[in-house]
Amino acid sequence: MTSSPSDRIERDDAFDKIEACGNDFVLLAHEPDPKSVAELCDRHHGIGADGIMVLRSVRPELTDLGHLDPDGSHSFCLNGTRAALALLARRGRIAPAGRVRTEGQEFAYRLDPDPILFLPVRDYRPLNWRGGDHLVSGYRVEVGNPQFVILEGMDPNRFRELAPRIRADLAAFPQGTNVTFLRRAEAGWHVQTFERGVETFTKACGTGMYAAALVLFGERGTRRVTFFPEGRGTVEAWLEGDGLAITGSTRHVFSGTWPATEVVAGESQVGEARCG
Ligand SMILES: N[C@@H](CCC[C@H](N)C(=O)O)C(=O)O
Repeated sequence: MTSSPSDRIERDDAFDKIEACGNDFVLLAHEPDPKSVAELCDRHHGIGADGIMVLRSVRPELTDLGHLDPDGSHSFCLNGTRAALALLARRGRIAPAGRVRTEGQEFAYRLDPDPILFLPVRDYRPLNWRGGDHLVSGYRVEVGNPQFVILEGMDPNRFRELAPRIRADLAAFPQGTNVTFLRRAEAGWHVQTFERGVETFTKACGTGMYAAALVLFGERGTRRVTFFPEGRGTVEAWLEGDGLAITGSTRHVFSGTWPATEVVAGESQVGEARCG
């Protein structure tokens, strides 16, 4: 649970690549230079990720994590938090239960063995978004970042067309918004999110599913839901006590150093990676 010099992410140039249902992150042990964030996230010229997770400190009573979107803004991220905690657990760095703080939010977790996060139940309100001839009925939810959740009743192609416009409508959403669409699946809900800060559809969005679960619990009267995001794996959310619990698939993809420390055939490399 205390820092170990042998841990990969303790090196200044070391990173881990982690993902949760295809929402992927570069995990660093230090705050990145703001100028390097976009490049780190770039899928052609960098490591490639939907965001950066920063391991600020690991103490027995509290794990402190940061998150940056590719545009350099700090925002609250649940998939990155789950994936980072899963890797720290695998390395024996965190207790089986504890608290995590990230970007202004603080809540409890438990390892079972995957991290389960315990979050507050938050209010949502219906909102009709209008753009030109389009009217979209959804729900506005503030979960630590802004969310607009559309519960069925929309053609998926129309969602893909309108989500970027909804995200960019600062008159309706002064901080911008993440836009999530829910469609029935056989054993749960298909979920797709256009993410603020990434400015595209990601394979999954944890805070989008948190907001979606709040809407489903309120509107459909259920207490438990399974989400099937675009990426591989599933996410489960349920009501527990007076809060909401959420857990799901995560993976450590690889470790590496960035920028590369080695020179091969006289040319410096962008990065060096190893799996495991
Ligand atoms: N991928 C995240 C959400 C990250 C924050 C979002 N892009 C925003 O700017 O609000 C998640 O899994 O929660």
